[in-house]
Parts: sequence; C-alpha cells; structure tokens
Amino acid sequence: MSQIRLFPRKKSFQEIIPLPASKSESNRALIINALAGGDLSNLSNLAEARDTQTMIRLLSENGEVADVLDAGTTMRFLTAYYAIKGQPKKMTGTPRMCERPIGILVDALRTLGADISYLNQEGYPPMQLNGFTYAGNRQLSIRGDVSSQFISAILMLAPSLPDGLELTIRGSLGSKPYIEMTLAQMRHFGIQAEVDWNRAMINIPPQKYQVHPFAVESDWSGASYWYSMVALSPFEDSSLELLGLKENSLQGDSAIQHIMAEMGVKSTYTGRGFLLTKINAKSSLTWDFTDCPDLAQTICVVAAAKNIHLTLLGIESLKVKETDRVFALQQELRKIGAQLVEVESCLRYELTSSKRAESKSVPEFETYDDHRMAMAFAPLGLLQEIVIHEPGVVAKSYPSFWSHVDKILDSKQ
Ligand SMILES: O=C(O)C1=C[C@@H](OP(=O)(O)O)[C@@H](O)[C@H](O)C1
Ligand SMILES: C=C(OP(=O)(O)O)C(=O)O
Repeated sequence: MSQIRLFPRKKSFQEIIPLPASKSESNRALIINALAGGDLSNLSNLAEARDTQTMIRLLSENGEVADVLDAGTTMRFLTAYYAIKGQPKKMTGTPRMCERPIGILVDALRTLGADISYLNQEGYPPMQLNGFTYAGNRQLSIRGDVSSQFISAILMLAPSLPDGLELTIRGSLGSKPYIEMTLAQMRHFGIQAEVDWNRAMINIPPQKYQVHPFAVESDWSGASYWYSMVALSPFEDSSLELLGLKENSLQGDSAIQHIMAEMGVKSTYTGRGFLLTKINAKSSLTWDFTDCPDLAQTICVVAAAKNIHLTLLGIESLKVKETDRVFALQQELRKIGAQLVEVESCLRYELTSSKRAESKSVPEFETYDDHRMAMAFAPLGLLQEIVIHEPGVVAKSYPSFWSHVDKILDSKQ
C-alpha cells in the first residue's frame, strides 16, 4: 500500500502555484473541436488530468472498446458522441464507473435514434453502442437531478442532429454552471442556442461548429485545495498566488472565492490569477452545494479543522461520484473529531466538530479511489503530521498536486 506522510514546516509561506488546467473545460473543448473537425493544435493548455488524457487517447483511436477508466465526463460525453455518430463501440470503465448511473443518458440517446444495449446491469456501464438511425424527434425531455453531464453530453451533439434539438430539463437541476459552461464553449465555436431557464428549455437549431482557437483556464476545483492551505495556515502572513485563473470564469467552482471569504481567505485578482491572503473566519456557515458539488469535501475539511459549524445543502449527488463521498467524508472526518450527520433525508447535513485536539497519534486518511478525498485532507498537514493513503489518486484531475504541495509542506512517500 502506498502512502504519503506530510509534516508541518511551522513557518509561514508566500508561494506561487502554477495550477493545472480544468479537465471540465478541456473535455468539452475536445468533443466540440472534434465535431468542428479541428485538430488538437487548435486547443491550448489542455489539462494534464488523466480524465483528459484518456479523452485525447480515445478520440484518436479507432478501437472497438472505449475504456474511460474512472472519468465520468469522458464516459458520458463519449457515449453521446459515438452513439450519435453511429460508431459501434463498447463503453466501459473501472468497477466504480460501472456503478455510476448512465440510464438517463442512454434513454435520451435511444429516443433520438441510438441503438444501445447494456452488457451487464440495466442503467449502468458497460454498454454496447450499435449504430444510429435518426428517429425524427427534435423534442427531448431529460431529468436534471442525477448528473448534469448527461445534459452537457447531449447539448454538444445537438447542433449536428438533422433538426437540432429542443431540450426540456425535468425536475430539479444540479450542477447548472457546468451546463452553462457547455453552452458558453459551444458559443465560442459558433453555435447559437436559445436558453430559457424559467421554462428549463434549451433550443438549438441545426448548425455547423466553426473551428476557433480555444485556451483552457486553470482549474478552480483544483484551486480550492490552495484556499484550504491559506485558511488552515496558523500564520497570519501566509499567502499564495494561484496562476491562470480568470476574473470571470466559466467554472462554477469559482464560487470557492465566496465560500472562503466566509472561512478566512480573501481573493484578490492580480491580472494573472488570484492572490489568497488570510482574513477572519465566521464561526458558522450554511452553503448550498447544488451548483458546486466538487467543493463540498474541501469545505468540510476546513470547517472541521477550524471548528466552523457547517450546514450543507444540495450534496445528494455526492453519493454517485468517484465514491460515495458522503460516506467517505463521514468516516474520515471522524478521525479529526468531526461528525457529518444527515438531519433531513438527503437534503440537509450538519458538520460539527469538537475542539480539534492535537492528537498524539498520527491520523491516517483513506482516499476511496477519489482524488478529491486526498486533496481535501492534505491541507491538514499544516496543523499536524498526517498520512494520506494511495496518494496517486490525484492523477485523475491534478497529477502535479504533490509536487506543488512540496512548496509548503515537508513530505515522505
Ligand atoms: O460536466 C462536468 O465537467 C462535471 C460536472 C459535475 O458532475 P455532475 O453533473 O454529475 O454533478 C462535476 O461533479 C464533475 O466533476 C464535472
Ligand atoms: C465528479 C468528478 O468527476 P467525474 O464525474 O467527471 O468523474 C470530479 O472530478 O470530482
């Protein structure tokens, strides 16, 4: 079993972090650019994330099997891409990927004319894509409460359908900023869409994508762990400058600026990114994570370590991500004396922590095959020696994470 041991340096830090690029923007850019007929040189600053590197590899291969490993966007976006292109393909991934739902996307693709069969369990990968015969339906209704990735996947293909698409989103909608990111990137490549959020309708006439150069922004989800570092540093003059973040981002996780303003970090735009400095934190906070589910782990760990009473809303989608993140958080937060409790079935959780005692024993954190468990707990290494198991999980979104951590913490693999 591999592990990394982190030790506090007991002094302040002032460092520059060259953040990695966003895998969400990269994976959209790759699909859209492929649909536009552009080559890879058109896209700059593509993510080093394994999820993106897997997407690049699969788009360049002509094999019968697409194994996406544990990449949700890669699975959902490529399923729609190959299905509507009529490309026969077996879609598969890690055992966990085969437990993550895909039935809503498959049903929508079947309505449009895709021939898809499940190879194991109905509603879950692996699937066999057998071809596409357009069914003539330009109207499609899709549930929005399980994963926005199904909607993004369909939207990117919509301009290529013979009649375009009128998409209605049913029920509550999670991760909406990711859908807005999809539409913004489509717009960048020349696509006009009519969006009526009041009626939850998106109308996309049939159109051709135009090849335009696209530069991927740094990753705001990855930035969140550096916000934690500043929030948890015991030294008032600790600061970090995060490079490559835009003042007006397409990424919903840029909300970390506002959450952390309440938890002790001020963000100042520098023209090439953001400077993070320490300010006072509130003693309690309620946040709705419906729009930014990937920030929930980051925020839980900081709240637990700083004894901030946290009420979490909108975290139900966490159960179907890389792991059941609610369960994983409950198990690991206990090790620093914090309790994450469901108080209203799936709707509201409370995080409370007893005063964090400097424990004699070194806490060891499991990572559940989830990059965000490793990265969310790492900042605790500023407060005491800790161990993180299977640190290699970070490769999914942020392969250079530990080398960046070396700038402010001592470590031993
Ligand atoms: O579209 C995207 O790039 C993503 C959407 C979100 O998933 P859900 O829509 O399933 O919440 C997010 O959690 C994931 O990391 C990336
Ligand atoms: C949920 C995530 O990714 P995906 O769904 O694309 O696997 C994530 O990166 O936190």
